[in-house]
Amino acid sequence: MAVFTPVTLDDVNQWITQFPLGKPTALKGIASGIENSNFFLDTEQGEYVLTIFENLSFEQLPFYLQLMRHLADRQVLVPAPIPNHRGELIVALHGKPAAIVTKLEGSSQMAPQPVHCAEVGAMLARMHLAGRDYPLQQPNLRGLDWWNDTTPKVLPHLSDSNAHLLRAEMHFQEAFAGCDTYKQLQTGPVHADLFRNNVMFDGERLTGFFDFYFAGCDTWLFDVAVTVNDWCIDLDTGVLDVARVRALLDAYHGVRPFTAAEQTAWQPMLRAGALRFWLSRLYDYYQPREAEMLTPHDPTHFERILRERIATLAPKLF
Ligand SMILES: Nc1ncnc2c1ncn2[C@@H]1O[C@H](COP(=O)(O)OP(=O)(O)OP(=O)(O)O)[C@@H](O)[C@H]1O
Ligand SMILES: N[C@@H](CCO)C(=O)O
Repeated sequence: MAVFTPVTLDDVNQWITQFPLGKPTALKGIASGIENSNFFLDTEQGEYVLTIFENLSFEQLPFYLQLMRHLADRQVLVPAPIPNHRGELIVALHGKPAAIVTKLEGSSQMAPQPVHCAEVGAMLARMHLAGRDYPLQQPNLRGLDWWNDTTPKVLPHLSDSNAHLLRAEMHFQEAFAGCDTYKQLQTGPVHADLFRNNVMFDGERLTGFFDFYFAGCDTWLFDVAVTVNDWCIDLDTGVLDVARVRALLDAYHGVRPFTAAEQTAWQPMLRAGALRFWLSRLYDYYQPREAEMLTPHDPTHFERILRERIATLAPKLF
């Protein structure tokens, strides 16, 4: 529920003349989302989304916006960034970087069935393949280095049991990232935050992935693990739902076959995906930022998922 930087229709009236979008007719803050300030923006030309970036810099943003452009040009279903008359995708508004992208139709499918998981798996594989020739490089800014930076900031807030879990898992992930199998994993641009609320459906038809602002260059398998940990679980327990896992993985494998190294790395990678979001939710919970409307997500949700991925073998990749 975040609008960190309020914007009014008057604010954009003049600002938007640099874009080929005609006059703005409506602007409405979007409550959902916790990282940026998002607004539905209607103009004479159509419906768009205006995002003001609260944490990412002008230097970091071209990777994300140009990746969306690159993917949209290769028929991967993502919002298309709108360039201004000077061809710029990122323009200052209220002193912060801002962008306008096309609005995806439909809505998020928060109770997915296997059919939805299959759509996501196939599109995710197509997205990975389409990103192979993307020329810009930027690491996953919420990868292992960020986990190492963040762990000491949240440890003091944890129970003895959770502090032990966090220290032990960080040790495990450091060793995993250094092993030969990990080094054989396929890498490229990944979304890295492909939760149910970052995908649009119209019924059973997937209309697009969005919110690429945690994307980076990382292992494709990390992306699959993050996605499975949100789309294919029982929300109360974190236990994997085999039918949805099979639907997503088989659809992905049918587009881009998984490798033997990925098969070996699958369980540790599911743990990595759970750790990453447990850490970011702990960080947001204990070091909250000012916002007009911000409801941080529950860290316990990913503590449960991490414990479950440690305790229970997941269905194989293929
Ligand atoms: N291109 C788009 N088309 C349609 N709706 C969009 C689009 N981009 C954002 N939205 C709407 O805005 C909401 C917030 O967007 P987004 O998820 O990018 O924000 P965020 O702050 O990065 O949130 P979080 O990282 O917590 O998912 C989405 O849940 C969706 O309802
Ligand atoms: N998708 C993240 C929030 C944005 O990164 C979460 O649910 O913790």
